[in-house]
Amino acid sequence: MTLVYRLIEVLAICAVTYVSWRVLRNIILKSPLDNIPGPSATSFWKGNYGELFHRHTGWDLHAKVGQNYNSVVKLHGLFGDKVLYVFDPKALQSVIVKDQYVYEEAPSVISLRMLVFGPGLLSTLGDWHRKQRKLLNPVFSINHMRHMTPIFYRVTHSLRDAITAQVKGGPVEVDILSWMGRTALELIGQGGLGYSFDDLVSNTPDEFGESIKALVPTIFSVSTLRQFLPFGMKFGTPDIWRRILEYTPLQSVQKLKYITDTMHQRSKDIFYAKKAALEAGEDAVLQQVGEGKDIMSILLKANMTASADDRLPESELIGQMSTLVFAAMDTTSNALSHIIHLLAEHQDAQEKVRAEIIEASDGQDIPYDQLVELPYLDAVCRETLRLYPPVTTVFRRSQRDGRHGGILESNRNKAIWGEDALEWKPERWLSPLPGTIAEARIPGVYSNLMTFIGGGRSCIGFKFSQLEMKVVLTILLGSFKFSLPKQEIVWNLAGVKYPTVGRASTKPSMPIVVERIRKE
Ligand code: HEM
Repeated sequence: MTLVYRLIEVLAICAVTYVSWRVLRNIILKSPLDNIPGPSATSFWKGNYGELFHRHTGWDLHAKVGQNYNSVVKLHGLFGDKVLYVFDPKALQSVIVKDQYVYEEAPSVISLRMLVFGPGLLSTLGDWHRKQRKLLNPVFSINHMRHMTPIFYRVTHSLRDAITAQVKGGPVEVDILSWMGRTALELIGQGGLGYSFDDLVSNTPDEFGESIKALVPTIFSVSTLRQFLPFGMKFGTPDIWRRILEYTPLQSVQKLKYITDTMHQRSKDIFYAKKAALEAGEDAVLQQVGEGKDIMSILLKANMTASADDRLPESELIGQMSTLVFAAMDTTSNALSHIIHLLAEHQDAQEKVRAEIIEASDGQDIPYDQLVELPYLDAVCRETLRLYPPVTTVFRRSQRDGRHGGILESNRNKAIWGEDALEWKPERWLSPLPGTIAEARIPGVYSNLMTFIGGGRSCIGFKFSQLEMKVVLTILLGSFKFSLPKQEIVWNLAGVKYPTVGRASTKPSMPIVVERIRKE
């Protein structure tokens, strides 16, 4: 124990020295960002970050930056750091596509992800990351998504049955956020890993699922310590660091260790069961939850047939598992919740999309190719992802200065999208878009939007999430009518934005009045 206390003492001294050096450096040295306009700092220590990362005021700062400045703006970071906030298409093109290897994720972020997820896509950089993407990109192809559609429908039918049981006595408030969260977890479970986390009937929590859900708040509680990770990981082996962690008398560190161990162990169990089934042959594969059509089964097969140069070691395949579940869960469930919230607010749009779905479905599940082409459903999804992207900013770092890629302000830029850019108007997608959009050459992978960013680190799962949203919406809108509750729903800014009832509450939740419209 004395050794651990000494170590904590050394770390504290390092922290004070590091902060002092950073403040002095920022006062003495000139920065190329000095002459770029931007809002003044509201705190010496926190710069604009107190406001930018606040769940309520953050929206105002984004709007201020979007409306009062050009699309390259200087912000003040921690301890006098200068940070560039960009939403200019050319600057975004440079940061996330052309010079993406100059502007990488911060070392503290990458080191923590490596500890938590292992060597998956979110934790690797440069050539290592590029090699993983080369094998993984084809796994998310349209063809694979098409074969996965029945899995999505099966899970969503269970969701419909569960909500039906809740509303069979008449219209009631249902926490849609909670149901979207459970559904997103189960869909990435079955579609991504070929594993069932939640049958959407019983309320028995799954250890793996619970660990993933607890991850973000637990990481938040070790924010200060994680600044030292890149430094610490340069010295000593992972085994030594593990021993140190075991004896660290901090509850948050122990919780993070438990979560990480659980995710890793469960990922390994699922992986080896999958590998054994593949080796045993087709019958054994068909017995598995995803029947061999899930992302990990396809990835395993692709890896077996890849050339020796392209093949990934098992540790990197296992590292993708909790990475995928983590990246897929809150993003898609929050996007879906926001769509339902907007449709409850705009009853005319809800009726229009329902009429389109009922006509196409004819009482059956709509096949993939027809589903992705439904124009109004598609317009509703696109417009919500444009105006209300679940992730509002991405952060990149060059040698000295940070860069925030402003997803939100690029999607809402009036110079590109027109004077009505701040309005939710699905109809804009039904006629040709203004020429300014094509001229701007926005470097996003999806529909001139930055919602899934672009370049080599763009969202690999965006087609998966599109399919998920459309399947869930068709089944739910075909069976239920959604209306606003009496209480106000407020969207809070965070790594992934989330709704609460009113401004004071911090508990993520979104009650919506649900009424059954069709007997199944
Ligand atoms: C509406 C839903 C989603 C949104 C808005 C979204 C958005 C994003 C964004 C903005 C990034 C870049 C993050 C950064 O570089 O800092 C990203 C990366 C990623 N997303 Fe998504 N995502 C969504 C759904 C999904 C789904 C369903 C999956 C998996 C099936 C997924 C898997 C990933 C992965 C693995 C990465 C890291 C890619 C890399 O670094 O190579 N996402 N996503």
